[in-house]
Amino acid sequence: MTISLGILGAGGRMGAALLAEIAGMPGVTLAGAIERAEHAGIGKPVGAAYPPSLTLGSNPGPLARAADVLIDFSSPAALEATLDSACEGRAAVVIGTTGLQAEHHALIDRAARNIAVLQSANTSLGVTLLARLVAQAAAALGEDWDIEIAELHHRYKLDAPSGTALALGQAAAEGRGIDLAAHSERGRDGDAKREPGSIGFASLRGGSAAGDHMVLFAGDGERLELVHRAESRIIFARGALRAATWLAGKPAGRYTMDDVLGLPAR
Ligand SMILES: NC(=O)C1=CN([C@@H]2O[C@H](COP(=O)(O)OP(=O)(O)OC[C@H]3O[C@@H](n4cnc5c(N)ncnc54)[C@H](OP(=O)(O)O)[C@@H]3O)[C@@H](O)[C@H]2O)C=CC1
Ligand SMILES: O=C(O)C1=N[C@H](C(=O)O)C[C@H](O)C1
Repeated sequence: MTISLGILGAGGRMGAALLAEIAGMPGVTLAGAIERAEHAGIGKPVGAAYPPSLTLGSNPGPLARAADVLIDFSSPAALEATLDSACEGRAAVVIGTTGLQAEHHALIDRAARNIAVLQSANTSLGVTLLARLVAQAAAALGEDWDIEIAELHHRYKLDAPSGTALALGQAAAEGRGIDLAAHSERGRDGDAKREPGSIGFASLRGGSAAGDHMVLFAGDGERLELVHRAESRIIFARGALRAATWLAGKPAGRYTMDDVLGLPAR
């Protein structure tokens, strides 16, 4: 069976990585690719690896009707229209976009009553495993071990902390049995003594870094550092494509990368 894919945010960095990967991938075909209506590439061919008739569009409605699975690496502002189109067109959706707020997660939960949706702030296999290790370490180490999460990304990244850093914070909070929102310390500056039991976040931005994450467990006299470094975006693209092929044909519901990898619930 061939699975047809629709790419949202196709003109971006992840869009380019996905289009490059799909071109040589067996078992999948490109149904279409879209961008913001104002994008300079609208109406032009998607890429040299595809037929010239396959041009960049801007309307998620027809794309959702043509594709089995939509893959979204665009912007939180686009999410509502994407999910509405997916529900109407009966397409499953992989959401990699970060910077999502509570209202976006509510939209995802609502759509997941009708279609299969997988949302992941980091589709790499390494980070999926890292989150489990973080939860385990947070559960095993006592509350006198301070937890700090640092991330490094390229100079163009829009959101901070990264979606991955927040997901790793969530894994640490779950492991420790605390509420992340009530225990987060973000963007320290000036009079900012560490609150005992908090989870701290620090964001670095610069150059072309594809995305590094470190979770530091700092105890008295020893430190444990769990680190993931992305060497290129291809790992996110491959993970998202693995997720998309896994998601095709699944019943309505909200899924995670853990489900794709067949990992038991944390
Ligand atoms: N889950 C994961 O593993 C990963 C997640 N990400 C996340 O994916 C997102 C995209 O990252 P990246 O590719 O680096 O960012 P880019 O800015 O390079 O690409 C995003 C693209 O989406 C476009 N876009 C904006 N609004 C819409 C819309 N309404 N419909 C269609 N396209 C739209 C943007 O257009 P314009 O520039 O004109 O606004 C841009 O071309 C970010 O949120 C990032 O954090 C990134 C890597 C891995
Ligand atoms: O914007 C990026 O580049 C990345 N974003 C994701 C995030 O916010 O965690 C994943 C990855 O780190 C790259």
